[in-house]
Amino acid sequence: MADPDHSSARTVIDDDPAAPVATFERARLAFGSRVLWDDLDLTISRGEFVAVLGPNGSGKTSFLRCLLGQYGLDGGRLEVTDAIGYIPQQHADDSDPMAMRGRDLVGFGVDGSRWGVGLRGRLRRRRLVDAALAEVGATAYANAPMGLLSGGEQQRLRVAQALTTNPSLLLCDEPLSSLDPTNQHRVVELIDERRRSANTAVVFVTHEINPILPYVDRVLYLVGGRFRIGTPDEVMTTGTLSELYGSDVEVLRVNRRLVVIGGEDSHHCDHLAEPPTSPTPAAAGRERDTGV
Ligand SMILES: Nc1ncnc2c1ncn2[C@@H]1O[C@H](COP(=O)(O)OP(=O)(O)OP(=O)(O)O)[C@@H](O)[C@H]1O
Repeated sequence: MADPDHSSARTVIDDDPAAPVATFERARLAFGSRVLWDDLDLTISRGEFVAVLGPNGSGKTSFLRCLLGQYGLDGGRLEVTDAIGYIPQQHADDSDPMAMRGRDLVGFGVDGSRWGVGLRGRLRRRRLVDAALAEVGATAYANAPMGLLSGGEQQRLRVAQALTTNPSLLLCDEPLSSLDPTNQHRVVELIDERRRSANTAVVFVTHEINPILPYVDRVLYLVGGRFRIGTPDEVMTTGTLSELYGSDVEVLRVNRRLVVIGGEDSHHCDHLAEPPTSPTPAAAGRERDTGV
C-alpha cells in the first residue's frame, strides 16, 4: 500500500536548471489490491506542459501527491526537484472568506518556505507576496476580502500563492473546475505565461483537455491501472483510448476541440455519454483487454 514513509523511493534533488524536474522509473502505486499504475517511466523536462487525464478515481491526484511526497511509491523510484509550486483542488475554505484578504492567501505560500520571521523575514515575505501578486495581475484587489472576489480572481490568487516559491515544477489540480470559459482561458494563459517566462514545467490534472489543448506537450492518461503517455495526437485517438479503456471509444475533432464518445464516464473532454450504437471500424474486432 502507498506509504509516505517509503522515502527511499523518492529523492528530492536541489533545483538544477540542467536537469529534468521529475523522473519516474518503473514506478508503482497501489492501495491494497488496487493498482493505480505500475512500471511507469516518465521524465518531465523543464518548460514542459503535461496534462494528467483519466476517469474519476484513476489516480490523477495521487500522481500529484507522489510528486509532493505525500504518497510514497510502492515500487520503482522518483527523483524530483525541491522547487515545487502547488495549486490544490478548489474546495470550501475553513477560514472566513470575509476575514481573509487575497494577500493573506498568497502569504500562506511564503510561510511554507524558508524565509523565517523577524523584520528581515517580514520584509522578504512582503516582497515575495507583492511580486507574486504582480505576476498574476492581482495587485488591484489584493486587499479585498476573498469572499468579495469572483471565482476567476480567487483562482488567480491561488496561482500567485503557488508562485511565491519560484517553482520549477508547478502542480495544478483541476484549477479550472469552477470557472466559466473566459476565466478558464485567463487562468491557463497565466500558467502558460509562467511556463514560458521561467521555463517552469507544468503538470496539470484536469477533466477537460479542451481548455488546455493548445498548450499541452504530453498527456499522461490513466485508466483502471493502465496508462498511456504521449502527445495529444498520439494519445487522444479512437484507437489508443479504446485500447486503454478496453471498450469502444471514439475520438472526434470538431472545430479544434476533442469530443470523446464512450469510455467509462463522461468527464475528460466534450464527452458524449452515450456510446455509439455499433463499434467504430477502428474499434471493431479489437481485443477488449489490452494491457499497456
Ligand atoms: N490514502 C488513500 N488510501 C486509500 N485509497 C486511496 C488513498 N488516496 C487515494 N485512494 C484511492 O485511489 C484512487 C485514486 O484516487 P485519486 O484521488 O488519485 O483519483 P483521481 O483520478 O484524482 O479522481 P477524481 O477525478 O475523482 O479526483 C481512488 O480509488 C481513491 O479512493
